[in-house]
Amino acid sequence: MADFVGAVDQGTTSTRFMIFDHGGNEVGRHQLEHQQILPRAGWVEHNPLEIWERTQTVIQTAMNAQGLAASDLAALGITNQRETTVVWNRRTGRPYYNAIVWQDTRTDRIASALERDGRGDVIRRKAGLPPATYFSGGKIQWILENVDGVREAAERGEAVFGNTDTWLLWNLTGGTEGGVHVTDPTNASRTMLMNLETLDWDDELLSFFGIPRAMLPQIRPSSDPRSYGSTAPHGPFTGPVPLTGDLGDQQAATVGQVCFAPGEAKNTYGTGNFMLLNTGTEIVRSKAGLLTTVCYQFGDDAPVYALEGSIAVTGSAVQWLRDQLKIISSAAQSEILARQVEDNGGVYFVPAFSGLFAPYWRSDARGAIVGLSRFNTDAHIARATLESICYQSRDVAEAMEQDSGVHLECLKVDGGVTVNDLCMQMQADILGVPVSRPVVAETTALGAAYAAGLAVGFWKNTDELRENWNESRRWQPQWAAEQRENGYARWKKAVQRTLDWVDVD
Ligand SMILES: Nc1ncnc2c1ncn2[C@@H]1O[C@H](COP(=O)(O)OP(=O)(O)O)[C@@H](O)[C@H]1O
Ligand SMILES: O=P(O)(O)OC[C@H](O)CO
Repeated sequence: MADFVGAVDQGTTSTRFMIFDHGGNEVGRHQLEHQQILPRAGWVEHNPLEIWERTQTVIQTAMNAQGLAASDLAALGITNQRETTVVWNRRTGRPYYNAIVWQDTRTDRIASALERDGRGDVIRRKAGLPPATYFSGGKIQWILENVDGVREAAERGEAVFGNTDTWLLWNLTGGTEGGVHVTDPTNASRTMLMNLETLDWDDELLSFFGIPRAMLPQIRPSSDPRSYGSTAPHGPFTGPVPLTGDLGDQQAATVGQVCFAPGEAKNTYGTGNFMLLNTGTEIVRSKAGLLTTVCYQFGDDAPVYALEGSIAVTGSAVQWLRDQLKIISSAAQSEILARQVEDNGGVYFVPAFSGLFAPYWRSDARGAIVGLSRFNTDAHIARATLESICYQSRDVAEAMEQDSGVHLECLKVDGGVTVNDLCMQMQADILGVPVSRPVVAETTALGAAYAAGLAVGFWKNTDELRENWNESRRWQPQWAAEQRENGYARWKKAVQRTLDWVDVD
């Protein structure tokens, strides 16, 4: 058998290709950013053709740099930014519109209208999601209603929908020359269109958005030798590579962190934060503002579910300090600046730039910095920004405990922000539990590689994957309980100040 497994990680800001060996060690990688298209306030788009072009380049560059051929890869997995919506013509291969990104809020009226006549409760019960701009259903509806000719083409089965996994799988397997139109249940569970129990598209949910079934991909297991076919000859590979794994990026990180047992959780700190708790084969319906989502489905095994706390703005608040406020010149400087003061000086920052996601789901919220006095400096603002990442994570951890009864003994972390030592110490202090980061920090790509490799027997089972996980760093809580609870009470007060700020009706 070939010695390596490859994984494409198609993220919000960049696309990377990574190659792993049997020990889960990184052997090679290449990464390229793509353009963030911001046509109006609240709108965020990507160019799907640019994403496909960058995907081919990162694959070819990483493979060439290591001197590897297609035959050196036992399998290829895909992982992707979830919810981001592409609609294209399967005859010409041309997208009808730019990809509408998960952060885009143009569908706020569609989302709030769903709450009016009980449809919101049906979506919660069947899809496990609250109606929100975040998910794909409203984005597809917007394209059907606003782009000429799409509805007719969709009814003919010519205009098709996919998240970026589906778009790349279709292109990698031949595109207009017979590409497969498929996705997996982790991605499908982010659309508001899939029934969590049947793992199939649900006609009642489709009717809420006026979406013809013909435009939707087939839902296949996340890890399966039969699911996605092989790469086509005209693509970035010199020969066929079996495509055997597909997972949404946060579920992939959960797999990469080997959270295979019910009660195991991870928190990924990137543009936003996403905490997932494995709930096993049980569908736990949230009463506390979390999402119920599919964690993975491996082959013919029963699907495994998760509770998820999605936070829209965490690392991107640090980018805001850098690009808009210009009080730091790099993300890493946020730590240096915040270390200039001993505490937040009474300042709390709630970065509700696109409303608040979990556990609040308030699209009428907007960001606020509160508690300011003349004594405060930019260092307090930097400190409050890092604390906001940790307080938002505490909000979702509390909701998880409420919904599942699971009290975390330790939080496994990964993602770009976790290089910030101060922020991780704050997280341990604010949560009151140890925080642990693994040696292989690229857990998202690793999880996609694991899904693909399990399907072809490159790895025998999940026990073998557990052996690959090693801790690189652990932070222990240092705050006294009183300090922790006083800080959290202030944070909750600050959150209240951001609500009911914009009129979404
Ligand atoms: N040293 C740091 N301190 C705080 N935030 C950081 C640091 N380094 C990177 N970040 C943040 O991490 C995010 C990028 O992380 P990454 O995991 O690559 O995100 P994504 O996959 O969402 O693109 C950026 O928002 C950036 O501001
Ligand atoms: O691409 P990321 O890492 O910002 O992840 C985006 C999430 O999948 C959105 O739900």
